Amino acid sequence: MYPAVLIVDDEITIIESLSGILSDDGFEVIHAFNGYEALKKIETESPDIVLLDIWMPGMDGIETLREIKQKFPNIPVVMITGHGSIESAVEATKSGAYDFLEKPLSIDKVMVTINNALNFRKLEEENLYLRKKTIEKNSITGTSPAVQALHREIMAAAPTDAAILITGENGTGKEMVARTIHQFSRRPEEPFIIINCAAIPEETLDSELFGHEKGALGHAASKNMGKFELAAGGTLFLDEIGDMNINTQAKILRALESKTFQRIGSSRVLHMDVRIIASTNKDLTTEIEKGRFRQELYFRLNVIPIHVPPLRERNQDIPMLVDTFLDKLAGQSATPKKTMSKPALDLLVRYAWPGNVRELKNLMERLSIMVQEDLIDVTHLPHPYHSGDTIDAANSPGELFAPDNLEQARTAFEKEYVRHKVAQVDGDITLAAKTLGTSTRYIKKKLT
Ligand SMILES: Nc1ncnc2c1ncn2[C@@H]1O[C@H](COP(=O)(O)OP(=O)(O)OP(=O)(O)O)[C@@H](O)[C@H]1O
Repeated sequence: MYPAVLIVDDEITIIESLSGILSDDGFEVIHAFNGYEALKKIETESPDIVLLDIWMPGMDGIETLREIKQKFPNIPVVMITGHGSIESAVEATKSGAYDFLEKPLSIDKVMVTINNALNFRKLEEENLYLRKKTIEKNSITGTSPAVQALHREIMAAAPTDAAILITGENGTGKEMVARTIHQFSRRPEEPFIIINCAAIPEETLDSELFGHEKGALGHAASKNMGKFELAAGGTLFLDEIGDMNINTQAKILRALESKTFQRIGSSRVLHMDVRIIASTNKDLTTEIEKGRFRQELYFRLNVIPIHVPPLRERNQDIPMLVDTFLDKLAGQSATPKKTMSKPALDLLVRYAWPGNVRELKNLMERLSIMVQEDLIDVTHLPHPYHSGDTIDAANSPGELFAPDNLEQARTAFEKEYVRHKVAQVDGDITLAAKTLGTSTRYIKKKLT
């Protein structure tokens, strides 16, 4: 198919001469004598590019350009201007014109400009396609009503600038949801910055968030930008906000209320321009009651609440997730894709998944390495997955006595013990780690 060019000019001689040249070069040519007609033709004939005269009676070129850009933002528009009318050319560029051609028109320049504009549009379309693919690849997948509802919530919240609080157990996909929101926000090209409030020591969290000047805190060797500054224009994701110390919470609240902040050691007031998304696996209302979380901050963050359901409440998505993970793993290792037998899949669907999607993903990684056959069957499933439920150590002593040596028995017991404790606190890994006096890393390792 030949590209279609719409020529908009009130001078018939220009239309005729341009039409002749462009038709000879294989373009399909459409024309319009004024802005109104041009808008109608764009709607009915969808040209690939518009050549638009800047001086026209009635709706002039600039006005027409603005209307076109508002209604059809993806069509490149090249303005045709009188000789030396730099001011209008500048105005046209500001209003979204791709380029401009000066009268008298040079055939070579017309052809080069049109081809450049069409190539540019093609690249833009390719970019858009790739971005859409990336978003799809990194979006939370699932056909269950729970995930479908989650999608609707994400799409409604994304284009606003309102703060969002994402809640859900560990490993449910909260970070993935935050990234998807950013991708569909009005600022997808801007930075997406994560700060893990649980992983950063209390003493350095302020400086991580707000930055510091050289010499601040008595030892800083150089100036450092904080996450608020790094995220400027984009999104700041405050992961595990429920674990943030109460004093830092007060500082964040102040910054969010005043929309300003200062680097530590500086008196300069910086303007804050970030969209805030926070996440937690804790019930913040309980944390507020216990005096561990500031109510005002909760209200600030919880403008749009989004809950990511645990995997056991959307277990119909498990077969699709298994397939997605096995597909990705095969791609990564350039090996044939493994599949899961129906009985094995049934067991996984019935399992309680205290570690949620992360646990499922890790299990798939493990199976794709350990299993030599192309079909993963029940016998390949490690303990406790082949029993189809969260194993309660007290109810299955036989399994725990199975190992023949003490080391294996100890490992098996430790795994079951951790699993049991995590299940008791509804999959809250941070809480389980605290209760057991260990790290979340250790717990996550035991869950895989
Ligand atoms: N629907 C999904 N499809 C594919 N992968 C997923 C999906 N949901 C989660 N994952 C994967 O599971 C893992 C855990 O997800 P993520 O880190 O977003 O969870 P989280 O709720 O933020 O966890 P935590 O609370 O522990 O930080 C990631 O590797 C993510 O890519």
